[in-house]
Amino acid sequence: METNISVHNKEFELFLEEETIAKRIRLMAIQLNVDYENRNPLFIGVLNGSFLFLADLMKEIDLACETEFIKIASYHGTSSTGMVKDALGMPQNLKGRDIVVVEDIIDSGLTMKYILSKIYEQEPASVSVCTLLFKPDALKEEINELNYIGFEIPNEFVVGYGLDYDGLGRNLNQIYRAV
Ligand SMILES: O=P(O)(O)OC[C@H]1O[C@H](OP(=O)(O)OP(=O)(O)O)[C@H](O)[C@@H]1O
Ligand SMILES: Nc1nc2[nH]cnc2c(=O)[nH]1
Repeated sequence: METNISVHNKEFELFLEEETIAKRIRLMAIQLNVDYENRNPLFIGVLNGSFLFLADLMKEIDLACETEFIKIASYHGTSSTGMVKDALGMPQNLKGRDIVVVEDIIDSGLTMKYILSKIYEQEPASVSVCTLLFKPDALKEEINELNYIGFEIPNEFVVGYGLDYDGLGRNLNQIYRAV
């Protein structure tokens, strides 16, 4: 098994092995299966990074449930609006639903804060956040909905298992950290 790799000529070392990730996902799914029994939850995956995590998580979910994906676009607005975000593909039928937002990583938390604000506009019954990775030391705003965390990790750049370094590395089966 390769423990050191380079992506775009930057060096990374093995951080979370494939089996470690798989085991943790199985446990997260068991918890979700218990918590959402008979609630027909709607899982919303945040593209691009969550695609492998959501796929592997869903294989362990044995509930009646639905799955959608959104993508967050960021672009420069006018000088008064600064950076503008948009939640592309947000389902419009969230009223009264139990929502689980699925992310690969929560770093500053600002992306998730924006997603939650858009979801609450539709008056869902409940909202939880499920993230594979969480960097508590990087968090800028508290996220009360953060009920399912795979791994709390140090404030270091990671790549693999859906996470990219400048476009590359999403297809790695394991998670690596910058050295
Ligand atoms: O907590 P934050 O500091 O806001 O960072 C977390 C966000 O950053 C990553 O997405 P990215 O914008 O890199 O897009 P990607 O999922 O397409 O890689 C990740 O998937 C989260 O959405
Ligand atoms: N690939 C990658 N994307 C991120 N987005 C926010 N934090 C990270 C990180 O550590 N790695």
